[in-house]
Amino acid sequence: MSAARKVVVLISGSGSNLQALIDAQNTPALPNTRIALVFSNRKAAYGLTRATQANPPIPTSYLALQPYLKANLGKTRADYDVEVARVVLRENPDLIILAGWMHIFGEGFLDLAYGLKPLEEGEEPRTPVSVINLHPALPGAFDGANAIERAFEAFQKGEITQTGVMVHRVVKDVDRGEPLIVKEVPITKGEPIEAFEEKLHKVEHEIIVQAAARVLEEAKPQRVRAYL
Ligand SMILES: Nc1nc2c(c(=O)[nH]1)N[C@@H](CN(C=O)c1ccc(C(=O)N[C@@H](CCC(=O)O)C(=O)O)cc1)CN2
Ligand SMILES: NCC(=O)N[C@@H]1O[C@H](COP(=O)([O-])[O-])[C@@H](O)[C@H]1O
Repeated sequence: MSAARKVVVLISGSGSNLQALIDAQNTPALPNTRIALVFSNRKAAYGLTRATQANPPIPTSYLALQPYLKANLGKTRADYDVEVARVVLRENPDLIILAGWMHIFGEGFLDLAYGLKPLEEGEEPRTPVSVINLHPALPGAFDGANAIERAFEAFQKGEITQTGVMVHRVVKDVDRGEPLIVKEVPITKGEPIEAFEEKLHKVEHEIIVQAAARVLEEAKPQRVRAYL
């Protein structure tokens, strides 16, 4: 059997979608695949605990943005993105998954991940690595943060009739990358948001594994002209 495909997962919170990926490793849903690193921008993210408690344990790393900027090193948000890319790409992943990663990436990360710039001066640009994101809304509906709450409120107000979740490729324009898997999630008038969220997260846990398996089966992208 060929070497296991390596995935790096980026999180900021509870990590229930990370847990779905952990549980799917080396099963028919996600064969011959291992999570090589879980990276967070929040030290307290419970997903880091999930990784540490996995069997076998999954290496973790974190780098918070604010302390990085405040360290009086003259660092910028772009420098942060480059540093995150360095840590992540050092694993030579076949796929990078944003699973509740609550930081908007600039070109600092994306240029490196997509092989448009070399990691080190004088290096050859790397083979592009696919980057995908899980978003709890339908394409073009509720881009950005707090999408679940916004969609739920819009439905209760009669402004929308449906909502759902998707996994999409990551481009600079937030949540506007090519949708890979899109699933509607039923929502009913008057239902508590907690009940709706439970349904939604169950669908997320399925599509994030399906999307990872699908992208890992794609031929490796040789070169990308642009991801914008
Ligand atoms: N360049 C891209 N970066 C990211 C994408 C993307 O499609 N392109 N997806 C997001 C994930 N995401 C929605 O799916 C998302 C996450 C966070 C935010 C946001 O407003 N973040 C704030 C900070 C919020 C916080 O720290 O709680 C920010 O970065 O200023 C919007 C959308 C991941 N990155
Ligand atoms: N814009 C990105 C976004 O809102 N992502 C959302 O964060 C949650 C993470 O849950 P988890 O930490 O339990 O996996 C998920 O609902 C995911 O769709």
